[in-house]
Amino acid sequence: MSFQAASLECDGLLFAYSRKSRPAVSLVNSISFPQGRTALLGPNGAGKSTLLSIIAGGLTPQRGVVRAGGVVMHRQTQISQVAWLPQAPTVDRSLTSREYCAYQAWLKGTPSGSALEAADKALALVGLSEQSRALTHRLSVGTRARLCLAGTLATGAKYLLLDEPMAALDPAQRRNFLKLIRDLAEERAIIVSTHDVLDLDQGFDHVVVLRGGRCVFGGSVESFLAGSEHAQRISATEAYVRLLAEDDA
Ligand SMILES: Nc1ncnc2c1ncn2[C@@H]1O[C@H](COP(=O)(O)OP(=O)(O)OP(=O)(O)O)[C@@H](O)[C@H]1O
Repeated sequence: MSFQAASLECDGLLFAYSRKSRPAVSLVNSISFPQGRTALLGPNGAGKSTLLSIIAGGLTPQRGVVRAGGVVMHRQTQISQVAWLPQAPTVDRSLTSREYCAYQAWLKGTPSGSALEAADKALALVGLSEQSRALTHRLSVGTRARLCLAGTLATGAKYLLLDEPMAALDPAQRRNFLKLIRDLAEERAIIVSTHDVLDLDQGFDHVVVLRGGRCVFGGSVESFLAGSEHAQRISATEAYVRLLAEDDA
C-alpha cells in the first residue's frame, strides 16, 4: 500500500475516559485522513474531539495507533508534528496577538529568533496584521478565533486539527477560512471538526463521520454526496441525515 507524504491513518483506536465508561472512540478498522481537507462530522458526543485529541498526542489510546505517511507516530512526534486547535483554546490575556502566535510556534520547536517572523506570517494569512500588537483579551470572540487559527498556522505543522474553527466566524470570515485551508491543503492534511455540512461541497475533499465513537463513513465528498437511491447527487444535509438514519436502522 502506498501512502501520501501528508496523510494520517487511525488504526483500531480504542479510548475510554474511565474503566467504567463506554468508549468515547472505538474504531474497528482504520480511518484515513488523506492529504487535503477532511470534514469530521458527527452528532454531539460522537467522539470527534476525543479522536482529535488522540491524534494530537493529548490522550493516549488504550488500543490502536496513529500513523503518518504509513509510519506509526509516537507521542513526542505527534506533539511536535500535529497542531491541534481545540474547541475552547486557552489564550493568555496578557499577551499581544503577535506574542501569542510566536509562543505557539516556539512550543512546537521553532527557535525564538524565527518565532516572531512565523507569527507575522500567520497573522497576515488570517488578515490580522493590524491587530498584531493588540492584547488578546481586547479582541472580539470571532477575531480571537482567527487569532487561535493563526497560532496554529505559526507552528508550521504538516497536520492541522481544527475543532469547530468556524463556529464564531461571520460569513465573510468563514469564506476566508475556507479559502485559506484550500491553499494550505496543498501540502498538508487538515481535519476540521464541524456541525455545518453546508460548506462540504466547496470547502472539503474528504468526509469522515463518527457516531457513538465508531466511524460510519469515510470517503470523498463526491461519494458522500452520491445518493444511493437516486442517480443524482443529493444535498450535503440530506446525505448526512440519511447516513445517520441508515445507521439507526
Ligand atoms: N473529559 C471527559 N471525561 C469524561 N468523559 C468525556 C470527557 N470528554 C468527553 N467525554 C465523553 O466522551 C464522549 C465523546 O465526547 P467528545 O467530546 O469527543 O464528542 P464530540 O463529537 O466532540 O461532541 P461535540 O460535537 O458535542 O463537541 C461523550 O460521551 C462525552 O460525554
